[in-house]
This record gives sequence, C-alpha cells and structure tokens, in this order.
Amino acid sequence: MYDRIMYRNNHSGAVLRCTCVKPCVHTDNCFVPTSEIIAVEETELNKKQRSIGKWQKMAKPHAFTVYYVKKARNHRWRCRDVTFWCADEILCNQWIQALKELLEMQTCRPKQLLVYINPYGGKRQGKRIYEQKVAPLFSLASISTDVVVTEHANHAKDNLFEVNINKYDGVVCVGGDGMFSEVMHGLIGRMQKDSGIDQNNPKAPLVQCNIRIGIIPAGSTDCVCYSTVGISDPVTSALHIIIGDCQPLDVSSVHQNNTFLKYAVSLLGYGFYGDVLKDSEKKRWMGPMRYDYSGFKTFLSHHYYEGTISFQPAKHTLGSPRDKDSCRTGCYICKESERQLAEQRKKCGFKHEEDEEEWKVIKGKFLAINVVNMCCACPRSPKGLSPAAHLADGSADLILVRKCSRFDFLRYLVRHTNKDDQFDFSFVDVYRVKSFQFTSKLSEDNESSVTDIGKKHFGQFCRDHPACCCNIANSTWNCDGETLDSSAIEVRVHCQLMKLFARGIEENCKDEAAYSHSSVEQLL
Ligand SMILES: Nc1ncnc2c1ncn2[C@@H]1O[C@H](COP(=O)(O)OP(=O)(O)OP(=O)(O)O)[C@@H](O)[C@H]1O
Ligand SMILES: CCCCCCCCCCCCC/C=C/[C@@H](O)[C@H](CO)NC(C)=O
Ligand SMILES: [Ca+2]
Repeated sequence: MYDRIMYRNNHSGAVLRCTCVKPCVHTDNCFVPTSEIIAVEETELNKKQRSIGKWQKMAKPHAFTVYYVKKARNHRWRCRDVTFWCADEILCNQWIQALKELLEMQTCRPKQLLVYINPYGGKRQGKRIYEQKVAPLFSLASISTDVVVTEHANHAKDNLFEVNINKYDGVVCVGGDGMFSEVMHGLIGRMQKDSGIDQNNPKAPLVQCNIRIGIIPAGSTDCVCYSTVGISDPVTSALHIIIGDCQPLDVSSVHQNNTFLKYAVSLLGYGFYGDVLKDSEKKRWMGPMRYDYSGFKTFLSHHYYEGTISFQPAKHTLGSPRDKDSCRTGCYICKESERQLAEQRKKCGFKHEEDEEEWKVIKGKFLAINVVNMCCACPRSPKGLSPAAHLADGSADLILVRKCSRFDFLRYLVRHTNKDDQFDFSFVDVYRVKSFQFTSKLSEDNESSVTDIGKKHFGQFCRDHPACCCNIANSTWNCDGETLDSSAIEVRVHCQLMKLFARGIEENCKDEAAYSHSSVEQLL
C-alpha cells in the first residue's frame, strides 16, 4: 500500500485508486468511485497471510479491506474486495478513518430498512435468497433491518398502515411483482391516509411517496425488478439498495364509479394477459411454469372481447411508443417530465388542475388491451411489451391488439421475445396516454337496458356466432399480476408517484463489461 494508494476527486466523485507495482488482489490498477464502495473494514491478518511475500519483512503488518461493486455482464453486479497492506498502523487507521468518513458522506444510503419476505412467491425460495444472499451484504454495509416473513396475502400491506414508518429509510420486498404491488399499495395508501387524501376520488392529486422500495426478486416474472435494473438478480438488487440508488416511478390509479380499486406500475392487461393470469392463479402449485401452461391454453382459446376505450393522449411527454431509443439511466425524457412536475407544483401546489384535454374514443373487438407504465421487460420478454415506454415520464402506453387470426396473434406474441417491432402489424395500435377508460360491451349493454329481461341471460352464449371465439363473458384485468374483476374502469397515470432503490437500465452495459476486462485498467 504505502504511497501506492490514493484517492482523489474527479468529475464522477471521489475515487479510490490503487496502483500497486505488483498486482494487488485483482488488478494492476483499479478505480473505485466512493459511491460504489460497499464497506471498509480493518483486516485481521492471520499467520499464513503474514508469512507470504514481502509482508514477511514487516514486523507487524496492518491491513484493511475495501468491498466494492463490480459490474459484470448483462447488468449483473457483484461484491468484490481488495485488501491493502501497510507496515504503519497509524497510516492504516488514517486510511480506514478517511474512507469511512467518505462513506458517511453518502447520505442517500439507507441505514435502517423494513424487509418483507413472501416465502411462497416464485419457487418458494424467498427466505433462503434473503438469508443467504442479501442479509450478509446488508450486514457488511452496516444496514439494520426489521424483517417480517409474511404469513398471509396482504400481511405486508396491512402492516405498513401500522408501523412507525418514519423510522425507516426504505422498505424492501422479497418476492415477485405481486408482492411488490402489495408493498406499494401499503406505502402509497399510508401516505395518502396520513395526508388526508381520499383515494376513492379519481381526480385527487396523490401525495408522492418518498420512502424508497427495494425489490429483491424472488417471484415468477419479476417484471418490475427486471425493467428497472436490467436483470432479475437478488445480489445486484441488494447492491443497488446498499449504495442508495433512486429511480422515480409512474403509478397508475384504477377506479370504478368513484371507488378506488388498485394501483399499477407495470401491466394492466385485459383479454389475453387477464385470462392467462386468471387461469394461472388456479395452478399456483406449478410455480413460474404456470404462466407457460396458462399462456398456451389461453392462446388456443383465442377469445376476443368487445368494448369501448377512451383515452387522453400524453401530449406533455417528449417521447413516442415507436421511438427506437429506450428509457435508460438518467433518461432525459423522464427528467423533462420531472421538471414539468416541479413547475406544476410550484404553480398550483398539490391542488388538482382541471384537465380539459380531448378524449379519443375507440370501439372494437380486442384480443388484448394492454396499458403499460414501463417497458415490462422480464426474462421471458427481454425488451418488454412496449420497449420504448418510460419509467417516469408521466405516461403509459396503450396497446390495442384487435381481433385477428390465431396465426397473426402468434406472430405478435413471438415478437415479445425477439427484436422485431411488435407494433408493426395492421391489427396492433399503440398510443402514449395519460388517462384511459374502458367499458366492456357487456357492461354497456347491461347498463343501457337493465330492464331488458332477454339480455339478462345473454351471458350464457353468443347467439349470433355460435362457433366463433367471441367471449360474451367479460375478461379479467391483470393488474401487476393481481386479478381485478371489473368491466368498466378509469385509469390515471400519476407521474413519479413513488421511488425505487434502482437507477433504471444502464446504457452500454456490454461495452462496460468489455472495458472492465481490459488488462490495462479496470473501471469498477
Ligand atoms: N405468506 C403468504 N401466503 C400467501 N400469499 C402471500 C403471502 N405473502 C404474500 N402473499 C401474496 O402472494 C402473491 C404472489 O406473490 P409474488 O408476487 O411474490 O410471487 P409470484 O406471483 O410467484 O411472482 P410474480 O408476481 O412475479 O409473477 C402476492 O400477491 C402476495 O400478496
Ligand atoms: C408462443 C410465444 C409466446 C410468447 C409469450 C411471451 C410472454 C411474455 C410475458 C410478458 C409479461 C410481461 C408483463 C408482466 C406482467 C406481470 O405483472 C405479471 C405478474 O408478474 N406477469 C404475468 C405473466 O402476467
Ligand atoms: Ca411511464
């Protein structure tokens, strides 16, 4: 170590630099931004360590170990360590002290977390994943935790209304999209309750939730984690939490007749994805495979649904769903929406601004109606259902898949999994929207002629087309992986209503990985 370790400030913050003449633990030359140091610890040297190499010559060598984030391929992060040796105890302690002070200055890092583990999500590995992969990292980073292993559905949500929430710097959920949704409902609901906001009012300006949520993926799809981190990997997510990343997120509220139903951050899907979810819920015992089984079954059934869609286009946002560029870390489109949001708050505070913007109306027969607040990427669909959707631009992409042949629908589905344009079909339309309403034909008919006795039994079969695939029953909404049985809903996107311990998907991950494998230098 001696003179070979130094830190300096550059444009990307303070940097720890080790330039050992002989290779230190991993590299010849490495730079670690302090924002990516996980912990610094004094190292107890054992006899064996003392008797190797040049340290033999030292009467009593001293050492400290720096644990840092190592970025690998495909957005995967790992914790690595490097040990610095020194003959001078005072110098060694000064280094430890200086580095610890630098870490203290990282005020965005959480110190106290509330953790909810769903032991039944995905392959039922939540508890093991947390205990073996995540808890040791939290403890290394000196993060204190209160851990709740849930005993039933809604345990986490209900608990969040009771706990002393101000005690925590963040809430972590270990599970899948459903578990995340539960924690999000708890936090947003608690925030509105504490601020006296009535969630049942669809026009109420909701209060932003500043307590960040961290997602440790242990579910079946893990779409929210994948779309905000770029990978579904518990260690990577734990490291994003430790270093205190922050990613704002749009949230849609779903209402029916002035009654609050749900919030959604990823997919709100009617028709195909609703039917897949409804069927898959009966097959939970199959684990993540249930989606493949139910997906195939639903594909074969080829049901379409009639209804009326109305929406307000999102004119405020700079992007379009057909853009070639995707939302990435530091996205300028999301930043612009953040700026507009701040300006609007300055102008009208938290009061609701009357929105006179036009509504567009579309009636038709649809195989799928998908409203996505984010790209909805997941391991099954690496680009997601709307690759150019933004995490925090205050809009959602409305994707309408009209009635088409089975073969065409299969072509559309296959494009979820490859690089081809999913919207380049005559039967698929996509709009960027800020609010949206849907009423199924069946509920329109029921409402317009509730007294028509003949129609009361209309739900039994389709008289006009006995052999067709038109489903005269309603579909179900798939709301972030939770079923929602409502045939008439209104949806509003709330720009950046909540925050995650994430940073969005990083650009040029491959280049970075290639660079980090360079023998000349490692950027960590
Ligand atoms: N202890 C529990 N027992 C039963 N259900 C629970 C428990 N804890 C949470 N849940 C519920 O389990 C549901 C599904 O959990 P989770 O999202 O973690 O897994 P998944 O459905 O397999 O994954 P994904 O949502 O990614 O497809 C959630 O809606 C949550 O409310
Ligand atoms: C024959 C080819 C079929 C390809 C099918 C691709 C399937 C891609 C699945 C993408 C789903 C992404 C949306 C995420 C939704 C989640 O909210 C939800 C709960 O985890 N998951 C599902 C599957 O509904
Ligand atoms: Ca969005």
